[in-house]
Amino acid sequence: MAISTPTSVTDICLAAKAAAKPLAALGADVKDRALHAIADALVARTPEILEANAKDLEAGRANEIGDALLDRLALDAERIEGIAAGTRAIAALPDPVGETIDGHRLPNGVDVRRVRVPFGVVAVVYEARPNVTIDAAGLALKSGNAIVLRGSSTAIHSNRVLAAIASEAATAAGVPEGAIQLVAGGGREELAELATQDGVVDLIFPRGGEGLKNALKAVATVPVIYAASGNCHLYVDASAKLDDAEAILINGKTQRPGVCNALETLLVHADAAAEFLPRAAKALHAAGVELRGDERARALAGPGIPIALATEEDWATEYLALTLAIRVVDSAAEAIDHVGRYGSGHSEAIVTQSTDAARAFQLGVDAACVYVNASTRFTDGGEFGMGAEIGNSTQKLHARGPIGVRELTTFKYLIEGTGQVRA
Ligand SMILES: NC(=O)C1=CN([C@@H]2O[C@H](COP(=O)(O)OP(=O)(O)OC[C@H]3O[C@@H](n4cnc5c(N)ncnc54)[C@H](OP(=O)(O)O)[C@@H]3O)[C@@H](O)[C@H]2O)C=CC1
Ligand SMILES: N[C@@H](CCC(=O)OP(=O)(O)O)C(=O)O
Repeated sequence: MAISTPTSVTDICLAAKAAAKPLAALGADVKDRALHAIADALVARTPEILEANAKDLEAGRANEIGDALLDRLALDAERIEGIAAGTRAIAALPDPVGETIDGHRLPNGVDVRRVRVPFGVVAVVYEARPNVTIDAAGLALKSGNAIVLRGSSTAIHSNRVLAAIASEAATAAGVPEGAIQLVAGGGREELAELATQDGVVDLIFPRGGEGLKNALKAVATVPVIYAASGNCHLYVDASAKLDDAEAILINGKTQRPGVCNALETLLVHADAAAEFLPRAAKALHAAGVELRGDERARALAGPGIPIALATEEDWATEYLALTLAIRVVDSAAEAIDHVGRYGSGHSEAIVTQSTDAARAFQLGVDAACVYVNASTRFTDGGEFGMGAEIGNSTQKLHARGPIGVRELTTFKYLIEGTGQVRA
């Protein structure tokens, strides 16, 4: 593969394209053996991975990228074991390639079946999170796609070693050489080069913030599936169990505040606010969360907890930090309207005991994942039982929410007759 030899983005994509056809034809046994070989190699080569990761961390510290980003970037033996376990979990999934989605027999006796097939070459552009290198390569391999990886330059040393390990282990297990490619070492112009490989790259997944999304919108000529920002809401309905609401709120906001499925705004029904807001504000404050609220939320939260006045900008902001906006609403319909106006189509939740309110929220909210009485933090391929994820699609076409092996396939109609012709 093209990791050690400096070469152009086009050459890298062409090498992936050359591997795509034989890869699509591989049996599940070879692909699963390769995934286990990657997992074993990751564990065996842990010192090498950690050495490369230390270089990225040192550069990150020198560039003052901040503790949250350093934590996202950092690997240790336990995290590498976790990545290897994820790869084995992908191996354990059924092979999506060749799966019959549906089928029927025409009145003239012709059989029509819709069968899953790989896209060919997929590209992923992603944040400074080294595990994505292996998660994406593993999902692509299982779904019979060649992959071109373009991780953040902040993780370049880690990604180089991880992609090399995956490629070497997969090739040794019988996967066509070139199936796992890494674009690294250049600047952001690599995005435009990748996104304009018409006829070579079949699909590109940008996994990152709105800046990445807008940059890609301006240039992409290959099909794109956006795994973009999450401005996620929790609505606490009038009939909510307040213990559940508090647990879901604290989990959604504080478990990992920098991720796309973390909560950014709390909406509370006026009938629950007087009881819920003081305890919620206290718990959030104790967890180090800075609060912004509308006038009613500030008045009802009680004394002693500072809550700044929320502005229009707060409702629209994905903080990715220990900050939360709070608004009091008079009905589930008003909560749904707020989510419709400010949400980014990622993950939204209601806590309620009312089946009517739950149904109204699930029908009325237009997002990839709509939760009743559970945390938005579950929006994750691993948590959904999909082994891992390329990212969470925030668009509606082809894939929505976690992108796993099935979402990495398209389909073909396979038609079988016995000599029929059209009249
Ligand atoms: N929906 C989902 O599945 C996920 C969404 N996210 C979202 O991502 C955001 C956080 O990620 P963040 O750290 O900001 O990552 P960025 O969006 O800054 O970066 C992600 C990747 O895109 C590249 N990139 C960013 N901007 C541009 C540009 N203008 N032109 C070309 N390439 C670009 C980066 O390159 P480089 O770093 O080398 O400059 C990096 O490889 C949040 O909004 C979060 O919600 C995060 C993970 C999953
Ligand atoms: N789906 C993943 C989060 C993905 C994500 O947002 O990643 P990042 O922004 O790099 O921290 C999870 O729930 O852990």
